[in-house]
Amino acid sequence: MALLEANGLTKKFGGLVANENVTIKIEKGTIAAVIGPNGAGKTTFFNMITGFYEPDEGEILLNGKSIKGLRPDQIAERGITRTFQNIRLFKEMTALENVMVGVHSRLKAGLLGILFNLKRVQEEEEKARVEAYKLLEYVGIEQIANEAAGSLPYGLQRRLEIARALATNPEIILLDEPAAGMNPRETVEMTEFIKRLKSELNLTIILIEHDMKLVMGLSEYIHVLDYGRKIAEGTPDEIRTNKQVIEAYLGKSASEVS
Ligand SMILES: Nc1ncnc2c1ncn2[C@@H]1O[C@H](COP(=O)(O)OP(=O)(O)OP(=O)(O)O)[C@@H](O)[C@H]1O
Repeated sequence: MALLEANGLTKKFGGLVANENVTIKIEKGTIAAVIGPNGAGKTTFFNMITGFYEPDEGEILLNGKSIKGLRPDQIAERGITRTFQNIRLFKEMTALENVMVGVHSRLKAGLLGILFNLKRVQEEEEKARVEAYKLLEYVGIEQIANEAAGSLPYGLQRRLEIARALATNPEIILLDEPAAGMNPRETVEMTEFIKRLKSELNLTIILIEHDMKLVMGLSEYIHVLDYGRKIAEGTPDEIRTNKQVIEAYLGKSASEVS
């Protein structure tokens, strides 16, 4: 049984079919990519898996159990977390505080406890602080722990977002364009870092990425969307030479000419 199964997912926005009957299976412990031209439906797919959109049709199974219709926080509790194409950090808060938010989401005290400043809450706060700092160390940005998230360079913000996602102790992490806006050196570092997430933390990783060098070098399996439909899946070598994929990226005339 696959760890995550999306079966026949369809999502429409008015007359626009953003995902049409998309079936994608993800095996545990793998790095998979979802690729496709702009507007192909990749982020919509992520939004359905993580509970930000409810599919119009289809089913989503995690370890064989349906997670369709759950809220994003409930899905995070079950072990699926994500980062966003447009980074979503609390920009005024420090890097450390941003990660603490992630840690708190799985600790018990809750908002009421925080408001009434109970002793247990203070202990929990300290625990969250220590854990958050360790996560910053893990992603290699502990030196900016006390800087406002919004003031950080792009590459560091992306790492910070991953640290916050890791704070929920996930089994699966969905990375929406993790190397967007990065220079070549940062992209190589991000590639190595994603490999570490798999090998050291035993995570299953699904990424959306336009940087083909990163996709081909990192993914074990690739799913290709075009106009909301899945047009291909396979290993990087299979995808690289797939005629339909080449056409989707270059346009029909390009492959007809070659
Ligand atoms: N909330 C929404 N309301 C209306 N249309 C939407 C919404 N979200 C996505 N769409 C549309 O659905 C289609 C798929 O968008 P989506 O963002 O999933 O594509 P994508 O493959 O992630 O694109 P990109 O690579 O450019 O980020 C697009 O035509 C987009 O405009």
